[in-house]
Order: sequence, then structure tokens, then C-alpha cells
Amino acid sequence: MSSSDAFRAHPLNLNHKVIDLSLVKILPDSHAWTLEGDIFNPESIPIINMNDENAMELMRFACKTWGVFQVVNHNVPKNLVDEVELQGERLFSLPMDRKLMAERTLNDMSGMGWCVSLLSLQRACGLRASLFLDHRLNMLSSCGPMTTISSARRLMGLILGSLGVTEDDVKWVGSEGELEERGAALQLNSYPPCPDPDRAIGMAAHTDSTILNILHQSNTNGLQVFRGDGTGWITLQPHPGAFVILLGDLMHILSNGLYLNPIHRAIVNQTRHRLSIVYLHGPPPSVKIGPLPQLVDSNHPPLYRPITWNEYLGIKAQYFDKALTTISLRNGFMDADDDDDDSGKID
Ligand SMILES: C=C1C[C@]23C[C@@]1(O)CC[C@H]2[C@@]12CCC[C@@](C)(C(=O)O1)[C@H]2[C@@H]3C(=O)O
Ligand SMILES: O=C(O)CCC(=O)C(=O)O
Ligand SMILES: [Fe+2]
Repeated sequence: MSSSDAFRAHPLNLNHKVIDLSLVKILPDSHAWTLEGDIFNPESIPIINMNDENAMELMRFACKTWGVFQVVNHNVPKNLVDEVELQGERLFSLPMDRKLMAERTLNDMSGMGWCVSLLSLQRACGLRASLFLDHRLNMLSSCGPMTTISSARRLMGLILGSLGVTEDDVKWVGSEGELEERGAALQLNSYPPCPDPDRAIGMAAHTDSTILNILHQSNTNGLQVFRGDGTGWITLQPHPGAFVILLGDLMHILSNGLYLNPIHRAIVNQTRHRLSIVYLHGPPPSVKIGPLPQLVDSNHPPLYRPITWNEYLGIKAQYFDKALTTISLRNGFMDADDDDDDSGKID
């Protein structure tokens, strides 16, 4: 099964309302939202230099404490990011009838989507347009995918190393193959300025189902991460040249609950348009992902049953924030690392 088959097999709710976001002068009721929780702005989410000799230890701390960090010296050339950003701006600013020609459908997940509800029960839509590209992500830039994949692999090597595991222990990490066989996709999100930003959401709170997502935000902030120790929502300030690394549910499973899969969301603002580029890094869709054997022993029994990404996407589409609980091997959801005091798990 290819990644596009897997995405297609578990579509999100596409029953959305298409509106031309460039024409929004008054927030439509279909997009009215109540923003819950206080917002804080500490500087503490780490920025890690991938060439730092201590990068692995810094990542271990960041992954256990936050499940999110930023990286610099990632080897993805600035001109590639600029090019993808430019192409994104160009595509999102096309007239609506042209964009509708590339609308995402149930048969083809690649394409434009508007306000795709993260959960079918959600009462209102996110104020955004998204362009999702499966293995055809090389349509935006011919050299882009391979450069990003090799940086993602380097990052995976460091994160696995931080868990005491090598790439050789996890065969699929290094597997070469066509883009189509990889769990790789790209999503561009375009958030328009909003006349009433306190009553709208760009992308509702969620965790990602991937191994990890690599996110680039233009110089406009909007990404917020939830910290469950009473802190609330934390705004991640864009750092020039950096990528935000968000660990997904599959990394939480691989690490047997040691690494966090942070709840995050994107808010909108009154004056500025915002574009984010998200590279989704999943495993090949048919490979079983379970807690790494090196992290399981009698004191740390496996928390989750092994599952393919394909199967997990189906569970996520149905159960959303309860998806992990449905594959939990424990009654009641417990912290895998209660004996370790620098862990800040939020489940
Ligand atoms: C491969 C996928 C992951 C995703 C669902 C999808 O089929 C395509 C879009 C992805 C996305 C992006 C926004 C947040 C999210 C939770 C969502 O609803 O759609 C993620 C999904 C995910 O990571 O589970
Ligand atoms: O646009 C953002 O900053 C968040 C995007 C995101 O979380 C996603 O695409 O999964
Ligand atoms: Fe996300």
C-alpha cells in the first residue's frame, strides 16, 4: 500500500463550507469559535543546533519535556524554503474558480481544502485553506522532497540516538524507495487576516498522527502548544531560519510513552496573512509501529499495541483525541515515565 492509498482510505471530514477567505470582512457564523485557555509566552521551548555535539541530549530533554522544539543548521537550503513559500503564496492567491479546479476530493487527497473540520462533530470550521500534497509533493520544487527527507532522516537518527537506539535497529527508517512508498506528505496552510481573531481558530487543537512533523512558519506567529501543567497555551515565536519539530502520536508510541506528542493549534490575527509549510514524516504506511523493544522491560511494559500508520489513520479519523487510548494496553492511561522527574506529560 502506498502513502496516497493510505491517506485516501481514511479521509478527514471533507463536508466543509468553501468560502473565499480573501473576501472575509465579517467573521461568518460557520467559523465562529470560542478560544479556550490562557496564553503564555515563555522563551523556554528549546532551539537546538543540529550540529551541536550535545544535540542528542538536548533533544532527549526537549522531547520528554515538551514534545516540540526548533532546529537550526538543518541543511535545508533557505532558497528551497523561500521557493516553496513563494509557490504557496502564488497558489493560494489564485482566483477561487482556479483553486476549485484543484479541490481535494475523496478520491484524491492531494489538492486544496477549505476549513476541513478536524473532527466531524466540531461545530465550526478553522479559518484557513490548505494545500495537501502526497508523493506528488515534488510538484512544488523538484529537489525539495529529497533534501527534506534526508534532513528528516538525520533528525530521526538524532532522536532515535537520544532514545539509545540506532537506525540499524529500526530498519524502515533508512529504507530507500520511491516517494510514493514513503509516508511523506506536505501540507501548506494559509491563514487569512481575521476581523475578529478572538472568535476564530485557524486550526483547532490536535496532535499529529505522524512520527514527526517539520513545520516552517513565516514571520507571523500563530502556532501554539498546550502545556498541561497548568501553564496553558504557549506561543511559539518564529525563529529566523528554524524549523519547528512537533512529535506525533507514532513517536509517542515508539518511545513507549516517554516522548510527548504535544497538543497544538494555530490561531489567526487581525492584520497579517500567515503561511505555514508542514512536512509530514510518517513511516511506510504498512510497517507495524510499536514500542521499541529496547525501551520495554518488566518495569516499563509496552503501553500500546503495534499498529500500522494506515490502521492508525483510520482510528484517528474515527476517535480523534481518543485514538491512542483505543490502542492502549493499560487500563487507564498512565505516564510511562512517572519515576523520571523531568518529564512533563500532558495526557
Ligand atoms: C496524513 C494525514 C495526517 C492528517 C490527516 C491526513 O490524512 C491528512 C492531513 C493531516 C492533518 C493536518 C491537520 C491536523 C490533522 C490532525 C488533521 O486533521 O489533518 C492532521 C492529520 C493527522 O496528523 O492525524
Ligand atoms: O499552521 C500551523 O502553525 C500549524 C499546522 C499544523 O499543526 C498541522 O498542519 O498539523
Ligand atoms: Fe499539527
